[in-house]
Amino acid sequence: MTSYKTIKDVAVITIENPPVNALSLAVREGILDGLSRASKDDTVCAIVIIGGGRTFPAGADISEFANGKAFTKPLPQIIEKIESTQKPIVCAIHGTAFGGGLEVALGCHYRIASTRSKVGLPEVNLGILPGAGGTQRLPRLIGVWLAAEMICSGKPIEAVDADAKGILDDLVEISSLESVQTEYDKLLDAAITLALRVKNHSLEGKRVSQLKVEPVSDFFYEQLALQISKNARGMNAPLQALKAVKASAMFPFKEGMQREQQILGRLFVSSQAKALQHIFFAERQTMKIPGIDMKKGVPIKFVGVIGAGMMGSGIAINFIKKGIPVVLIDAEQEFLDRGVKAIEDYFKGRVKKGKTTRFLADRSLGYLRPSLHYEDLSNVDLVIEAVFENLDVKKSVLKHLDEICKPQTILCTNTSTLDIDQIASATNRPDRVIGTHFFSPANVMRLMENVAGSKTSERTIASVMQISKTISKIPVLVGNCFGFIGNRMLFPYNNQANALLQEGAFPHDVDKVLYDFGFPMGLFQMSDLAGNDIGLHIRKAQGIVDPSQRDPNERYVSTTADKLCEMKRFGVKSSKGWYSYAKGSRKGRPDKEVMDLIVENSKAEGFVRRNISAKEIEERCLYALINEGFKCLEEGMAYKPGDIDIIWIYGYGFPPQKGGPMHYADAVGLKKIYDSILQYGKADPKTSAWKPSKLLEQLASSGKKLAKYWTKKLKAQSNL
Ligand SMILES: CC/C=C/CC(=O)SCCNC(=O)CCNC(=O)[C@H](O)C(C)(C)COP(=O)(O)OP(=O)(O)OC[C@H]1O[C@@H](n2cnc3c(N)ncnc32)[C@H](O)[C@@H]1OP(=O)(O)O
Repeated sequence: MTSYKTIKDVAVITIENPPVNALSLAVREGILDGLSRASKDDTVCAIVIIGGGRTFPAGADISEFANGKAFTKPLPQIIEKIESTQKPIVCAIHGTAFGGGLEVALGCHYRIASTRSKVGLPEVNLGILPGAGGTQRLPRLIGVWLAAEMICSGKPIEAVDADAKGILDDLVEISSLESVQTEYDKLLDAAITLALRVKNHSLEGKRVSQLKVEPVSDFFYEQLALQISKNARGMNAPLQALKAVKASAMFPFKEGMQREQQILGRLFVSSQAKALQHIFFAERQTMKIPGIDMKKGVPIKFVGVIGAGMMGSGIAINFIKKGIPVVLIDAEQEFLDRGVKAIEDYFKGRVKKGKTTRFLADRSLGYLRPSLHYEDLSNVDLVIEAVFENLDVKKSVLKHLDEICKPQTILCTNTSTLDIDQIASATNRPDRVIGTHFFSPANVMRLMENVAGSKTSERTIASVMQISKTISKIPVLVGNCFGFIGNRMLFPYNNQANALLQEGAFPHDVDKVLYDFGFPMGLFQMSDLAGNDIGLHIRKAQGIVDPSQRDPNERYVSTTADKLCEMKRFGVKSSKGWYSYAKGSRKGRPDKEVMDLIVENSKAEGFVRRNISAKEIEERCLYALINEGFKCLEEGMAYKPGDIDIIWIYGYGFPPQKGGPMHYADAVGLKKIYDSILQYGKADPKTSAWKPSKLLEQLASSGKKLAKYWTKKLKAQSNL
């Protein structure tokens, strides 16, 4: 896990724990061993610590948090040992020196870094704080103000910025074209040169823990706390981290460390830390699908997009940003021009905000090839249609593509509800047809539901999952059912919200509960933002808007929603929806006209309105959602509970500190949820959402947790 060598009387400790050199117990032991050898060897005049492969350690080993290994030879002790060593220690950073990695660097006497590297303390994203002295050393090195900002936001910074802030002693210039090996060689060279230069220098002033912290006024802490409460609403760790930073300015180092450790101890066992660490791993597990070998994917170098509307142009942006040429097709010159302009405006905006340079923006735009002719798609490797959400329209587009594109081209359909098998049946290559459900705005939202039809091949799945990663999306493979996973689960959740209106609640009552739970906005606000006509369109496609076509045994909850559309209350875009909006504003106000309509409809539909508690609103919306998630798992439409959690966090704003609906279900207790579902079902037998999932029933009665049960199940499957 570490190697030791001497170069020109400098001991070099190289951390070798690929892929990210996480500071596991074996690495910590290796560092201790290296320090001891170097200290005892009289020929060694200085020490360099460097990461092998692509990076300096990207942090403590997160997998050791759950099994308790993190507490054996804990990192703070190792860093104390590094700092107190009598020979100068130079730390050489490349890649990502995150968390414990940066804390190790702060324990060293000198720090140099490749200009390509990044440093950061992202622990708050895992529900904890930099618990190896980071909250005490960083303020001593760069001041409370800058340190608090880095620690409480968890955002990494570029090496150049870190140098300007005073974290680094020097930068090693590495161009973007140089290989990782060249970067490593140059960095090591520079570190050894620096080590030899300072070998006889006093370490006075080089031990960060001995530096003084300039105190700042309480006003600063109050302002930052306010900002954190707004930007990281509902998250405990950032505010707790701020307390630890404050301690650095109030107490001597040793006492500050004690405060840091006390706060860390509390955060470490918190439900938020468990939830956020679950998400960290779940996000990385989405590419691991039983039976799919991701190496079988074919490279995608040339892409086509059909439809230059908001969705199509957003999709195209993802590819051209990564240097992948895109032919963007629309039937009408006017629509095509509008799409191209939207793309140009997007890049202009990025330049204006300083997020990219004019040069890079122009380079990306150079990859865009607008066209009115399908024939220009003859050579693309993959094409995504983003036309109107209608089965016949999509089938005819795919049929046409099948005739024009080369036989190997993968045909993707960007649908949010339609049947992939039916769309694929319009082609002679159903094995090369797949759903790619982008979320709107497609250039912003990171989630992609990739939908496998019954004939979609392993190669197609692997290719699409990989290209999704290349364009920086979080791809989740899902099965082919109505609404796939995200929208399928949204229906019962949304149904409950509407049912609550019938029974006595108003939109702002439901929305407040969901906002307080941690969603960025409630369901009715979301519907107003997306456009209430979308829901109507889906209900029409389901054939349930016309009362004569409805199943008499299923409760219909959307009468008010339908009427809103009749009244042209489509939402924010028409300044009126569930709420009313001042021109240009997205902040809705409760509207008497809507409230009267809701009361009137309740009466007409035979409901006696009553006061509904926040607890009931929360349970009914969330338990209906969770029950559907269990059904997706038992039907094999979702491959892992974590996949569902990722979809809901990245696609629908489920609060990450609650870990996603399936993690949350385990935290609440499956028996409690199951029993509540039975009760709500008894009171409302005409709502099929209250029919409990068999899997939920089985786990609730056996007292098992979903996460454990599923991990075991997957292990058993992979051993078959
Ligand atoms: C005493 C307590 C103090 C704790 C302080 C800490 O250090 S907490 C940890 C702080 N560090 C982080 O939060 C960094 C987490 N990692 C990342 O942000 C990213 O992994 C990366 C370093 C930017 C690299 O991103 P990239 O996209 O290139 O790779 P992946 O994210 O896919 O990761 C590759 C595999 O490595 C695993 N992994 C990454 N970081 C850690 C880690 N700190 N501990 C354990 N494992 C880690 C990741 O799970 C991937 O594994 P796979 O098995 O390949 O899925």
